[in-house]
Amino acid sequence: MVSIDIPPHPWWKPGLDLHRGGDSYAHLLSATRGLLDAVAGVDAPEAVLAEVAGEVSRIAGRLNSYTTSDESQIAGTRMDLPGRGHPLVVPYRTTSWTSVRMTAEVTFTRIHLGDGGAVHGGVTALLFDEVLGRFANHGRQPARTAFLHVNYRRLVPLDVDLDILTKVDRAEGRKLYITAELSHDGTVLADAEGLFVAVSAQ
Ligand SMILES: CCCCCCCCCCCC(=O)SCCNC(=O)CCNC(=O)[C@H](O)C(C)(C)COP(=O)(O)OP(=O)(O)OC[C@H]1O[C@@H](n2cnc3c(N)ncnc32)[C@H](O)[C@@H]1OP(=O)(O)O
Repeated sequence: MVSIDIPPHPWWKPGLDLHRGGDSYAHLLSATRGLLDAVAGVDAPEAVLAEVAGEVSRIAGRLNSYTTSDESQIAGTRMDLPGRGHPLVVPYRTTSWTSVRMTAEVTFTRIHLGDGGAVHGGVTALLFDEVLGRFANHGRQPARTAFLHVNYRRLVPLDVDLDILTKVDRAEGRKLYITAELSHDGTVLADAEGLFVAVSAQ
């Protein structure tokens, strides 16, 4: 994993431990992503599915007894893990960061499949909102997505390492326009433009 210096998010409380859960949380997240891929691709006998469903429910119940407030949860704050360590976020890996340019890598897996062997378009939009939104926030005033325009240029494949390039296009007062490209071997598969409007810190 590449270690880079990313500025703090403006809503983070001072002293927030960004390594809560340690390696154990990283393993839990990785295992959970593996489970989602397995469920997305499964065609097993009903008896097997029933048995696994029981096991998964038991495990969820065990974790539910430790549910905390959204300010205290680990998910989304582990910047050292793919996708900020959040199980819903596509597991991209940030590889470089300046105030105007960010690069990252991403590999989509079975859970992200839409149809025809390609990534679901909503998942691509989720990736762009996350990557642009994260870039719009860290080291700047807090900002929210006002719009996100996605161009789907080519089918996006699974199980292939893809590149993400994100840049600040322009700033106009509270408005920050950011663009991003998702590409494979230099071919742009999808690109996006987002408007992020700065708001007061909460
Ligand atoms: C641990 C944590 C890690 C954190 C890491 C985080 C990474 C993930 C981040 C994900 C980011 C998100 O998904 S955020 C969630 C999705 N977004 C939302 O829910 C936002 C909901 N909408 C809003 O809250 C609001 O509409 C705002 C904040 C966007 C804007 O409201 P406002 O502040 O009152 O501003 P307003 O006066 O309306 O507009 C200001 C200027 O922007 C323009 N403007 C506003 N909306 C638009 C628009 N859709 N299209 C064009 N222009 C627009 C206006 O014309 C105006 O231009 P002018 O007259 O000044 O020229």
